[in-house]
Amino acid sequence: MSPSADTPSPPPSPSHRPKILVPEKVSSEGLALLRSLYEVDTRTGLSASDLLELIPSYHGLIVRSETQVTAELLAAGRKLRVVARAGVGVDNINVDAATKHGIIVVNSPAGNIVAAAEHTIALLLATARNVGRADASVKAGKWERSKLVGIEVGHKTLGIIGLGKVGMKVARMAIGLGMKVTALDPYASPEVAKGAGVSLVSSLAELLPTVDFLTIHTPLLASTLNLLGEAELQKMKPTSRVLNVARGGVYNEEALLKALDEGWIAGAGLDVFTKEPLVEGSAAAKLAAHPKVVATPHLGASTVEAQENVSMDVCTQVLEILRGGLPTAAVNAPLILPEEYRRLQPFVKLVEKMGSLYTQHFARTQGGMVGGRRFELSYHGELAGISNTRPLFAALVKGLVSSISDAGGRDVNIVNATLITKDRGIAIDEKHVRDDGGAHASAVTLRSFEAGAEEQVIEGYVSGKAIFISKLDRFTANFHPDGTLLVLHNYDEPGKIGNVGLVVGKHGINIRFMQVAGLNQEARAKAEASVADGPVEGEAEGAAVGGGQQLTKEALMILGVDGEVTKEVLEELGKAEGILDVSLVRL
Ligand SMILES: NC(=O)C1=CN([C@@H]2O[C@H](COP(=O)(O)OP(=O)(O)OC[C@H]3O[C@@H](n4cnc5c(N)ncnc54)[C@H](O)[C@@H]3O)[C@@H](O)[C@H]2O)C=CC1
Ligand SMILES: O=C(O)C(=O)COP(=O)(O)O
Repeated sequence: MSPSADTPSPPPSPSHRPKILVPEKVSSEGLALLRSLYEVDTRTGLSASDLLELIPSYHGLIVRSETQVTAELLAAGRKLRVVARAGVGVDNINVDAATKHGIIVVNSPAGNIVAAAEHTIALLLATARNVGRADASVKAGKWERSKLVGIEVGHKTLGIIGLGKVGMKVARMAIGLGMKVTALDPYASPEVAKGAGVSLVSSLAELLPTVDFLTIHTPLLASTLNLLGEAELQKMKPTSRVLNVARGGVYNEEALLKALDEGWIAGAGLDVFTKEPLVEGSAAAKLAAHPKVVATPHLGASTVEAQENVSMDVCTQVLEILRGGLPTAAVNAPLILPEEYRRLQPFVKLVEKMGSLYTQHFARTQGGMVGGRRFELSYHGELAGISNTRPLFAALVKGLVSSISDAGGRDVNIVNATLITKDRGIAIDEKHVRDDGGAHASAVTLRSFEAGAEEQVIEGYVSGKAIFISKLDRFTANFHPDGTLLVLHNYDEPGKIGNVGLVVGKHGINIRFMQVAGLNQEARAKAEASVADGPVEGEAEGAAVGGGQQLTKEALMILGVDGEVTKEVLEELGKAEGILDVSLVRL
């Protein structure tokens, strides 16, 4: 007899129970929840090849930061339905590969943030007061008081890069210690920061020379890897100290070693390294052994309380997913539901790319912030007739935050997009413009406004299934927003293209396509009018006329490139004659 609808199905027999593999130390509270329904195998100390061999028989995998969940492992996990990260950072999980195989990735976005913030404060005080060295010295039978004089943190300035969940907690704790806090985070809400007593700055150049302590709380992303290198560390005070409870690699480890050896900075408190555990002879190992460094072995989340929180958070989600329910913190939830897919998919892709282009182009070149900004997303032509634009709204939010969020924006979905905008103080107005869409059946315009500044515009359209950008700032363009792009704002004069070609060629970068986008009609008319009006009062005549003529010749050079575009390449391009600014955009 088959069970009736209201009779709960009996628990599966032990041999048929779904299996969950836990290759790291995860707190027993959450695992106990799972054990009633599933077979839970805790097996620490597995090598990558052991894991690869075991994974085919498992339905769930629960990890922390040590297990590398690679594309190969996910492909081998034929029965895998969920990978749970008992913590925040998912940089050890190939989320794209998981999505491709239909495997849900979940994490615990807030379970260990108090622990991480408190550990940051522990390292702050330990570096200020030489706690590590003093302890070692006493244990060695010495009594070295005069050698170990420290500094106070009260009234000193703490710089925070990344004012997210951990960063904000650190800020509040530091203010409690009597510190002044300055932060850099293009996505932070200026109002929330102000409310917490934190002043926001908009560039590293502004932040670095002013701080006595610097702490980083960004995820490890392409945009934050090597964020602090030699040039940046040289801008700091020689008495300053740096902290890292985020991820190894945000500070370039070789540069940090040099900064400590050559006295550009006075000390460091490090919890995380590029390769963990440390590899003998590596820069990370030299840093950990350095007398000016207090080092801990990735202990930020290692408190009893945090481990109970993250374990409960992720095990509850694994339980739900394996019995067909929904997770509360999916890192790769859908942006678009299957029934809307065919109609909206190209536009979802277009709007997401427009958001990402906005962040990477405008926020970088025009020193803009994204947090606290007002955007207008307008739909033209046939698209204006669509009433459910939630996927497009979510796609914009995803694009705007993709280069700064932990999961590269994959954690933004149609359910949480509005909440994310609220957290970041971002306002998005949607407008349905019932025009003919211009030259295209449907088009989308993204505008951003800020009092007293020029509005920033990106326009795009879809042709068949292909997506195009037709306007970027004041320039008319026509390119696929795809891959790595270099956007160079320049004076459109002979020789520019050759110079740029030489620089990229020298660095082994291949140019896939190149396009010169000229001023659009409105911008050209404005520039011509300013030339015709002659010099502005008080300006030297020659300079003003020359400047005006230059203005009408402004252009954007857009290069689609393959190969690694380093900071040095960007600096070299920025210095090339006639180049006004350069942005690197990865779409
Ligand atoms: N050592 C440890 O045991 C732990 C480390 N972590 C690390 O801390 C990181 C931060 O965690 P949460 O605060 O929860 O994440 P979050 O997502 O709440 O905050 C990250 C912040 O970084 C900002 N950001 C991104 N790119 C930036 C850039 N280029 N410049 C300035 N700001 C930028 C974002 O706008 C965001 O506000 C995690 O990604 C994880 O890697 C977290 C917990 C424990
Ligand atoms: O949650 C995070 O991002 C962490 O870095 C904590 O890592 P762990 O779980 O202690 O290996």
